[in-house]
Amino acid sequence: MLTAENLACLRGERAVFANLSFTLAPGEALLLTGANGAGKSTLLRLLAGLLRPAEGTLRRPTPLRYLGHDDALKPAFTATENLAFTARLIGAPVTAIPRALAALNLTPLARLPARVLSSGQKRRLALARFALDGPGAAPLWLLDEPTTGLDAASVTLLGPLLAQHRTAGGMIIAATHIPLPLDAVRELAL
Ligand SMILES: Nc1ncnc2c1ncn2[C@@H]1O[C@H](COP(=O)(O)OP(=O)(O)OP(=O)(O)O)[C@@H](O)[C@H]1O
Repeated sequence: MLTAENLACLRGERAVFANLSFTLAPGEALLLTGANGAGKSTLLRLLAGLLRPAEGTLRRPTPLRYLGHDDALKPAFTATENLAFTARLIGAPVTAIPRALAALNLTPLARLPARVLSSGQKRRLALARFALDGPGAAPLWLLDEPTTGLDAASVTLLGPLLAQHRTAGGMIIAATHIPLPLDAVRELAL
């Protein structure tokens, strides 16, 4: 269970949001929506533990996985090596790498250095990290505009990955400007 009570966050001394409360139960998904600058990325960073709330309390499950705007890939590493790096960090087996590549339709690109991938391919590689440990292994996924740069077919590919995570009891909080392939999703308008 994730519980946020009366959260407030300041950035540069300005209140981005205040009195923000919500809960999320296992298997649930929450979309953060709102205009540019509304505070979606700020809330995700706060939930990820990268920012501290100025007020309020937050209880969230761990471990969690966070994808920001930046793909955070190592440009000289191949797609496989990038996933191997993450697998070591999170304790996933190397045998999960081919499955993660396949989940985002990256198998033909496995040996290319990340620097030569297109922006949509880089985003898919960043998302492939979420397929490294089994669905639900990290209970909370925080996704900041996960579909940026993705073509329609790639957005569709995300559907099963997100659904399997929720079926296994995982939770998803995603900031987005476009509809995501998620069923029965709640919305938090900022
Ligand atoms: N480091 C910072 N210092 C000062 N203000 C900041 C800082 N980072 C963000 N802000 C401000 O906080 C507000 C919320 O920004 P945030 O990135 O969370 O918005 P967002 O809803 O994710 O927007 P977008 O849809 O454009 O991605 C904005 O007004 C932004 O200018």
